[in-house]
Amino acid sequence: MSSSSLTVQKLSKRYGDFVALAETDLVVAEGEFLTLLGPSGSGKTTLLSLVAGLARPDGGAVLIGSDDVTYSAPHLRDIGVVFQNYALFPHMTILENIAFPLKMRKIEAGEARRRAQEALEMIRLPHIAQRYPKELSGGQQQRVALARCMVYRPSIILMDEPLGALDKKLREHMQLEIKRIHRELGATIIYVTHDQEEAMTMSDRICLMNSGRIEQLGTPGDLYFRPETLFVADFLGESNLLPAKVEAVEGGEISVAIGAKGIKGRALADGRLAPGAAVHIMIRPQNLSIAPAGEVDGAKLQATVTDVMVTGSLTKVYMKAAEEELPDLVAAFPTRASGETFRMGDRVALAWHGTDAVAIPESARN
Ligand SMILES: Nc1ncnc2c1ncn2[C@@H]1O[C@H](COP(=O)(O)OP(=O)(O)OP(=O)(O)O)[C@@H](O)[C@H]1O
Repeated sequence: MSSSSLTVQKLSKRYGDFVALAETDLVVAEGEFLTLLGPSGSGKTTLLSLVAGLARPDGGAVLIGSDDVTYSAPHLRDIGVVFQNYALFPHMTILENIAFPLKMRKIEAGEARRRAQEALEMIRLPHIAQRYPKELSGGQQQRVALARCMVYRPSIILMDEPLGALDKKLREHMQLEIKRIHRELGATIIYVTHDQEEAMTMSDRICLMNSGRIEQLGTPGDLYFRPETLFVADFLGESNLLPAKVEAVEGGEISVAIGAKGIKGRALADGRLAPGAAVHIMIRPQNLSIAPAGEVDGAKLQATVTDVMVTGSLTKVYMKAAEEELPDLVAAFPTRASGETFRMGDRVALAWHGTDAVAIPESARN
């Protein structure tokens, strides 16, 4: 296995009786950008700390390439860490801060300065070398923290909510910077965030965690359009989740009967499903077409508009289904230049293509 891949084998961590991380297996490829996403307390930081060597596991192993580093000291792991609280040394200049890890590694002073200056150029702040941390903005400090981590070229970089303290605009700018640096360094990055959009835009793969275990691991598209459990469907973005029964499996699609009335619908087939299986049909808001009642060919659901939200580029329409037992619904479409939209109380009809609906087996409920 190549030198900067990361392998986690049956890794686990308990605090007393509490399982913070259940036995977990994970392989992160060399140069991959993997994001750990999940609700608060789901075990993201615990997993990162075990990989960094900041906590001891109760069982399992951590390998970098083929080296077992499970019980190695953090500074012997060839891993760089960037946390939300950047903690630069206040009494050192920016250049000294960045050169510090090199000094610790006994790199000659002139060479350390040269490499620190190079790292400052990489974060595009070459002119601040002689300033002190308190003379920098939050975003600049965060970039320096990144430079300090990159300067010794670790093959794996762990980032725990590195942009959590920044405002939205700066965060988006830093997301691009981190992606650029990732491309230039070719390092393997494991990134923790609460922010779904950040996870979706930055990652090669997302590892969605729930209660100390991996709920689903895949590309952003896999998780968004092919959730394997209701938890994943619900956690990532908005969705319509309709309880249904599989009636027939035909080629690449299934036909289903939705709700107590058994309204007919279609969805993509899933190898796990057979006729009679209880499922939820997931349809993303932008895949649900909406029109005034009676105007949609092949309409499947009837509903009443309860709220309309125009979010600039998208108009979102929230609805109550005519069938009482079905959950509330949401459809989204590009906002029309004419301003034409739906109003509260409008009766509407909804339809979707079978290829835009995914069936999630009831047995995959969490
Ligand atoms: N030192 C500790 N002692 C006891 N329990 C702990 C300790 N560290 C973490 N935990 C518990 O382990 C669980 C997982 O924590 P962890 O920090 O890994 O979650 P997280 O997914 O990173 O959450 P967040 O998104 O809020 O940072 C939490 O319930 C937390 O309370």
